[in-house]
This record gives sequence, C-alpha cells and structure tokens, in this order.
Amino acid sequence: MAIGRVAIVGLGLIGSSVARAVKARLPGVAVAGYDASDAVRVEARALGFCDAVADGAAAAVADADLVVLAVPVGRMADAAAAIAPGLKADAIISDVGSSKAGVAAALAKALPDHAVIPAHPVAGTENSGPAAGFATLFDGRWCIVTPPAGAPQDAVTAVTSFWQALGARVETMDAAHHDMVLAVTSHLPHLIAYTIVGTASELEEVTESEVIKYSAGGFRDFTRIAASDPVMWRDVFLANKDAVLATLQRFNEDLTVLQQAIRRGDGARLEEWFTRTRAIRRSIIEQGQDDAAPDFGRKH
Ligand SMILES: NC(=O)C1=CN([C@@H]2O[C@H](COP(=O)(O)OP(=O)(O)OC[C@H]3O[C@@H](n4cnc5c(N)ncnc54)[C@H](O)[C@@H]3O)[C@@H](O)[C@H]2O)C=CC1
Ligand SMILES: O=C(O)C(=O)Cc1ccc(O)cc1
Repeated sequence: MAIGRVAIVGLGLIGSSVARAVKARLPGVAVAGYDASDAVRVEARALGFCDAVADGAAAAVADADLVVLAVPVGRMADAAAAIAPGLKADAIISDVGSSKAGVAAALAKALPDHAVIPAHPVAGTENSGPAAGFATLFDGRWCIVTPPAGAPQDAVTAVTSFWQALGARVETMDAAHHDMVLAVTSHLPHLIAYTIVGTASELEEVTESEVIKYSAGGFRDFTRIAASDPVMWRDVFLANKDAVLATLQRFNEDLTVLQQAIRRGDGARLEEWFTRTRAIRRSIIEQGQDDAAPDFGRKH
C-alpha cells in the first residue's frame, strides 16, 4: 500500500520529529498536522515542518493514507475519537505511544472499522514541544510495531516500511510483551530518576547541604532523565501499571540484597554484582546500541 499523505496528530517532540523525518526522507509524501494546543499550532506553522497545519483533527486527517497519533498515551482515545469523522475508509492508523496494550485497546475501540497498527519508536529525549524535534531522531533506533491479532498484513507492511524509511530498525512483537520489556528498559529507569532527583532535592532542604551543587556525573545523568515531560510520564505509569509494578517489585528485592551486602560489609557480593553490570554495559556498546553517545539528546 503506497503512502502518499501522512497526517500527524500531536506536534510535540515526537510528532514534529516524524514530520521532519518524512520531509527529509520521503520528499514526495505530503504531511498534514494538528495539535490540540493553539500555541503549538502557531509554533508548528512558524517552524514549517508540515505542509499544512489544520485547525481541527478531522480536517487534518482528510485524505491521509497513514495517521500517526503522537499525543500522550492518556490522550490517545480522545485523539482517535476526534479523527474518526475525517478518516478515509482505507486509512491506516498508528501511534508512537511509549506503552502499547492500553493504547491498542483504546484505538481499536474508538476506530473499529479501521486498520490500527500501533508502534513505538524507542527514541526520544528529555525535551518536549515542536521546537525540540529533529529529523534524525529515529536513525538507527528501534521502532517496535505491535500489530493486533488479525491485523491486515498490507497495513503492517506499510507501517514497517514507513519507519524503515525514517531510518529506524523495526521489530514486531505482541503489545503485552512490549510493555513488559519497556517497563524494565525505559519506564523503571525513569521512575528511579524521578525518585533519586526528588530525594536529593529534599535532602538538600533538610540538611542545607550542597547535594546538587556538588553532584557528580551519575547524578547529573539522572537529572536529565528526571527533566522529562511530567504529563507524558504520568500517563505512561498509569497506562503500564501492571508491568511497572511487577518490575518495581523485583527492583526492590534486588535493592534490598545490595542494602544487606553494604550493611554486612559483604564486599565480595557487591563486587560480583558490579562486575556483572559492567559486562552488560560493555555488551550494549559492542552491539552498537549505546544511547549514551555524547550528543544524544543535545542536538537542538
Ligand atoms: N518524549 C520521548 O522521548 C518519547 C515519547 N514517546 C511517546 O510519544 C508521544 C508524544 O510524546 P512527546 O512528543 O514527547 O510529547 P510532547 O509533549 O512534546 O507533545 C505532545 C503533543 O500532543 C498534544 N496533544 C495532547 N492531547 C492532544 C489531543 N487530544 N489532540 C491533539 N494534540 C494533543 C500536546 O498539545 C503536545 O503538543 C507520547 O505518547 C509518548 O509516550 C515515544 C517515544 C519517545
Ligand atoms: O531521553 C531518554 O533517555 C529516553 O529514554 C527517551 C525515551 C523516552 C520515552 C520512550 O518511550 C522512548 C525513549
């Protein structure tokens, strides 16, 4: 199925990056956009990464072959309901949400007569809004496509080809499996960062120490993650509640093991643990998947 017109709903970091990447990589494809925020629509028009920015969701998706919903996961159902009256019968609907099972169910419910092929580009930064996006965001990064059972194969192929054209490597998996994997690799790390930065700032108030002023590199990395969008991450934790809570349970148990080793002076246990985690980091770098490249997230 050839995609000649794409509509993007939600023109923040990810929506605007998709639009920019389409313009850069698929120059023949027309891009229409819509955002619920008046200010974002004004900014998007000024930045010019869409061919047209509509004032309504249904108007934006008219004639689109592919619609990409790029709103917070808690807003996907509203966004799907708003585009429904404007969709072509054969339009494919996708999204970029960070959690998938709940979003897939909401989209299928709102758009029962359309091919809905959810996706998650595992690429982003701590920034948000239309000015934060950039065309190369998806280069060499994974995009996980989670087709529901019985999804039309031509629509799955179209979404896969779309993300590959934007530079991503595509993997297909079940939505529930996606949510378990991402709970470990993305959602829990964000929760830990939000926790540690909050704890450090409270400690600073209590002790009047200079925790933040003299923070070492590790803490600075956490502050970058903890600067991520509050609304987006509120929605991710509410949407992926079960997988996050299961992962958090395991994390708490492991933290208790380390706590015990420190209290007991069990240096061998600590060293063995840290040696294992160092090997994991090295194998990630060897596979060429080092997200901590020096300029990652600082391109704009
Ligand atoms: N920030 C990141 O690094 C990544 C985010 N994602 C996912 O991408 C989606 C978008 O996130 P960002 O672009 O980072 O957020 P953002 O905050 O930069 O942009 C979201 C935009 O959606 C708009 N919006 C909210 N409700 C709407 C509605 N009903 N209709 C139309 N527009 C609406 C907002 O006004 C805002 O401009 C989220 O689902 C998030 O989980 C996926 C990968 C990475
Ligand atoms: O900025 C970072 O380090 C990220 O982890 C970005 C990110 C945030 C959410 C996603 O669903 C995928 C990637």
